[in-house]
Amino acid sequence: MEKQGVITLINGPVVTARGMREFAMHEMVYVGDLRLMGEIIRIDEDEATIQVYEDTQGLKVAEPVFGRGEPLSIALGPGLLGNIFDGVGRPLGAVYEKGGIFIPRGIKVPQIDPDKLWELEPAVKIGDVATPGTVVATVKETPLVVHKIMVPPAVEGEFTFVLPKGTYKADVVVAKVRDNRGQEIEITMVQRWPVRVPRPCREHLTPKEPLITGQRVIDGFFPIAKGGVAAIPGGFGTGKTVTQHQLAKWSEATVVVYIGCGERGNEMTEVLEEFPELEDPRSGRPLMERTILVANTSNMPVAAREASIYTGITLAEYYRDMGYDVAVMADSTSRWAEALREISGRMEEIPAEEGFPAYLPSRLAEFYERAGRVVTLNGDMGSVTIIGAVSPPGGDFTEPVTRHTKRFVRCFWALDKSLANARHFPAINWVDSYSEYVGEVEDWFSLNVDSGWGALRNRAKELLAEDERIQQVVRLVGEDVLPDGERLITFTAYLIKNGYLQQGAFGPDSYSPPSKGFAILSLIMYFYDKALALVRQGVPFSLLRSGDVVTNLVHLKELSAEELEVQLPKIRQDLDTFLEKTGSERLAARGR
Ligand SMILES: Nc1ncnc2c1ncn2[C@@H]1O[C@H](COP(=O)(O)OP(=O)(O)OP(=O)(O)O)[C@@H](O)[C@H]1O
Repeated sequence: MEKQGVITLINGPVVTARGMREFAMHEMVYVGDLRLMGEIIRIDEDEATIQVYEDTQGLKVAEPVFGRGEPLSIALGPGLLGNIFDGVGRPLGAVYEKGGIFIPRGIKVPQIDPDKLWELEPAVKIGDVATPGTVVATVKETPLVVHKIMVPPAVEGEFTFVLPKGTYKADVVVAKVRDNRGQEIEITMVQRWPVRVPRPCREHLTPKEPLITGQRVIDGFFPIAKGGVAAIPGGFGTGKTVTQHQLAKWSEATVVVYIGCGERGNEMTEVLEEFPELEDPRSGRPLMERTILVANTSNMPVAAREASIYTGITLAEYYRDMGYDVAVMADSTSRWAEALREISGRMEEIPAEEGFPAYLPSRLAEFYERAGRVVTLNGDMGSVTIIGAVSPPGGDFTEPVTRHTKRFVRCFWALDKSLANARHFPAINWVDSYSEYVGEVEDWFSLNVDSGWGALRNRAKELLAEDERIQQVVRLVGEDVLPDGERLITFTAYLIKNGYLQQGAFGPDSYSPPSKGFAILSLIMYFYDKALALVRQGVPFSLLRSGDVVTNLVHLKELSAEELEVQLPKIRQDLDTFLEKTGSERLAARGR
């Protein structure tokens, strides 16, 4: 008989039930006559506390609670890409078809479309050894991604049956494995996985390769490695969402999982409307063919928001296990932390800083720790990179979510209100931001872009720091008193800020390959070195900055990478000619 408890208290999304002795911590349950989805989050002898993933209005004391015998889990198989799920993994398209525009409570829809047909290509034969992660067969999930049907983590043995090539539905038995106890285990295209448990891998590797994002300030100044973790904190309207979209569009990941977590409904609508329209820049195909959206807006039940990041990261790990590089964007982890706070408050737990539960840091750590570059169970290489947006109230980076996030991420792209107000986008502050991956990815840049990549980056950053110091003086006494050497620094810093770091998301400069960024920055620094030599010889800086070829350095970014490559020798030559001519005329005039 189905095990059953009874509701004794309802407090918003948190429900208490009795008669729960046989239930397990984190077990999924159906709550009430409507069979709402819930999860046990505390168990104390006979009494359990349940967070309910659906609206509890109308739920009554004394209604039953049924067990499902498994923790919060999702189905993993072909058909995930291009789909939009809610926080607990229900596909919103199928929910809409079955229940209409508002998600009806208690609705049950399969995560993986049971009727869709897939072209299956077997990859093993009878008698082959089956170990966790062995690729049994493949299906072309979308024109961009081959989906690998893998032996689930706990299964090991020998294949006794393999389905021949053909067109099948997802629930067909693709293969059978006889384990060492002689038991036969059926493998279908779908496997289930508990979302709060990280999927296993063979080995964690040091991240070494950058995840190219096409954003100069990131790739050039604060790079993230494949398998790395980054946070984008920023106050209201500083560009968190646009930056996340840019990363989803342009970053060199095979699969992107975008978790819209607790943002306002209209913002998520923008994502839902915009993403299906977007084109994958590399293939020209719809971006959705390599994207999964997890949408849990602020008007959807708060407990499902808490679950949404685990759903998202599990989806990402599953594609990592196929040997792909996966990027996870979570927007915003602050709204997720607020969900945690609300549930904790309703459970009457003792609050810590600003009402957040004391376990906020450990939950944040658990999430970010699921990133990484790994050797998968079948010996392939895959990675999950996590980029979490943080929205600190009032842009205050000392509040708990930002502060604790900072402990667990290695890249911090601090968005700056004053840069955003000045329409300098991306508004990533070059003084407060950092990347701890610079050392690890430098070899890659040296090999694939230019051996001078690291030195150039450091010099440009030093120059900006020097400019920062000079600006403080300027604020006190004005620009007029600056010696020419310092004027040259502030002018070069202006070129770096406006001609290199600034990059519009909505124009042709939206994606900038590392080679383009390197070319721009090296030309700017080339100008600086030449001009500095002349200034030291007494050539007035005002003459040096007057040439068109100098002022045009700020517009180099408007050229495409290919145009820039073609025009670079000519620009450099024009720059040389102008500087040499200006210098020699001036020095000759002084000598007369
Ligand atoms: N890289 C960019 N290029 C051009 N414009 C940008 C860029 N980044 C941000 N913007 C501008 O800033 C506006 C606000 O950005 P966005 O909505 O991403 O901010 P947000 O931090 O997510 O805001 P909220 O706090 O409301 O979630 C955008 O509508 C856009 O006009």
